[in-house]
Amino acid sequence: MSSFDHTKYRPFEPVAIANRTWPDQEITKAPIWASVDLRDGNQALVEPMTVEQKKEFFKLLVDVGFKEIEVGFPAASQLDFDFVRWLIEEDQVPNDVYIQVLTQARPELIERTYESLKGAKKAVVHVYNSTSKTQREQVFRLGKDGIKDIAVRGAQCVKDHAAKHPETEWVFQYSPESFTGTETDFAVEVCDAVIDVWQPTPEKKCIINLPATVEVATPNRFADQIEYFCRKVKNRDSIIISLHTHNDRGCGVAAAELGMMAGADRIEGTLLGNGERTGNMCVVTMAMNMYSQGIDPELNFADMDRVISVVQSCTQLPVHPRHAYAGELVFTAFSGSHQDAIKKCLANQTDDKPWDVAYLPIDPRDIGRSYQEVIRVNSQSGKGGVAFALEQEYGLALPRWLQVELSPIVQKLSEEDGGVIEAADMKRLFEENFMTSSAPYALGNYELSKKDRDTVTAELSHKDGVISVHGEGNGALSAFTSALSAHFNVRVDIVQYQEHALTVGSDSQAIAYIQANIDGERYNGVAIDNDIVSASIQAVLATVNQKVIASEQANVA
Ligand SMILES: CC(=O)SCCNC(=O)CCNC(=O)[C@H](O)C(C)(C)COP(=O)(O)OP(=O)(O)OC[C@H]1O[C@@H](n2cnc3c(N)ncnc32)[C@H](O)[C@@H]1OP(=O)(O)O
Ligand SMILES: CC(C)C(=O)C(=O)O
Ligand SMILES: [Mg+2]
Repeated sequence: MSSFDHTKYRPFEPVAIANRTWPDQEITKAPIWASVDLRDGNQALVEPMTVEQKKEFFKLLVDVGFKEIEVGFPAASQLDFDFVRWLIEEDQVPNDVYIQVLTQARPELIERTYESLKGAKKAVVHVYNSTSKTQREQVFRLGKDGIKDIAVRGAQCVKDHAAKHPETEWVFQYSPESFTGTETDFAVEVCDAVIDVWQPTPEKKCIINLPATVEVATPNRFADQIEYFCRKVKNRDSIIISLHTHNDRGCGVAAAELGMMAGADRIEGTLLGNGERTGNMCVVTMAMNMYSQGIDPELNFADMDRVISVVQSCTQLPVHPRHAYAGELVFTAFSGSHQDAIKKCLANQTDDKPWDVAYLPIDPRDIGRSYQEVIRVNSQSGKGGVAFALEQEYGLALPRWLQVELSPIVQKLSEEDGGVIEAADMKRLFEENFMTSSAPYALGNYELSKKDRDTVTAELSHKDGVISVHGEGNGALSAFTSALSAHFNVRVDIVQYQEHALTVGSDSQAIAYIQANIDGERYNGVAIDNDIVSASIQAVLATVNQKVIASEQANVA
């Protein structure tokens, strides 16, 4: 038992709907999108946007592909009024874009709203009044008829003003505000009355926008309300059903998605979910959800970083690092098993195959993210992540056996430092531990010859001078290994060998990776050279150098 007094609250009363069909529906096409960033988003800001910020945001919305943009509440603020005038007078609205403005269903506000819209080519006039029981009883102190009357008079006023300006292509939109707190039958009754005034046709539709002004129930209950409404409302073929969900329970996107399955045609929301209280539903998330299902979202978020930058600078709100699709960390895997799976799937992924990568619902490159950001290494990471980072950043394709050796070294540093290890640090650890062919012995001149067997004679420089070693074997590597075994009086067996051309940095270089068993102990050596034979024998020398150092340390101890 919690200490809360849960009896203080009442459960949502669902609409009684028989044979609901929405659970069997699929979303197969993008809705008509409408941005309300510059109105609902703006009215929720600590510091509302300046005209300059609105201009920048409007440009972003146009570039992203919105064709309907609510640009403000011009009757409520001079700044919004001036912004609408600027859009129209400076011809800033593309021909295929409708600007939308919000007004309460009050004659004086509607009049001022139309003043702001003089000369617009296309405009949506969005009028609303609250219809919920709570507001009827406590705010307006009116019965249902009084509330319906506000809506009808508002609708008539909107129509009358529009008739005076036939040069503009008008679309009317009505919202029964607080729809989710309104008895659905009453919402239908009010909207029917508005529709009676506007007389829409299939050719000239009006918009009925059903807001979850406050999200009060699970998204399935909202979908029930939408399906019920769509069944009952008159002239369904002459109206566009629009949804405007908020995120009070954290399900704004889910409610909009289920609402679409229940029959809605149009979705209002904001970029990255700014808006009253917990925000409006996030258009980025909903659009990218569609995209990840193989549906064209009809909005372009390929430059996600620009979206984030403009939204952050205009709203002065940060974007959460785990915000769906857009957050800085959402394509980043830290944990070892995730990194391993991502690395393997990415290696299989080709452009001609559908995207199928574990843990990544979409290809990060689609929104301008690089794979470098996908895998980041900290103490939770495994060998796959380290290998991925070194390959992406430096073209080092470490063989698995070397990944196994390097991973604990990187992990140790991460545990000591307590954070993310950058690729440069991993490379430093890799070099310090394995690229040890220059000390205490470094390869000087060498000569290979082949008669019955391969022979090598090589100079090794040391701090005390230069020594010469000589060996024979089956191949250059074997000959050099014998030379080192003889000189240092150890037994050197090569157990793993791999090489590849280095594609990052310089095309003409090769890298050799060697694992040697020296007197029963395992050593790993790596070397880079213009010539693969030279790289290989230096990699062997790297292992022997490690053995020499280990023996010296053992002697000192
Ligand atoms: C869910 C939403 O997001 S809805 C959009 C909300 N956005 C905004 O409100 C932002 C802009 N709004 C404003 O700046 C102001 O509210 C204005 C300019 C529109 C109106 O300002 P005011 O006239 O001072 O009214 P205020 O907002 O203080 O209070 C609401 C009053 O309007 C009345 N009212 C609200 N809607 C209506 C309506 N459709 N018809 C008649 N009266 C209404 C209320 O009953 C209340 O009346 P009261 O003062 O007699 O009690
Ligand atoms: C004006 C309306 C549509 C609104 O913003 C809401 O109800 O949330
Ligand atoms: Mg809203």
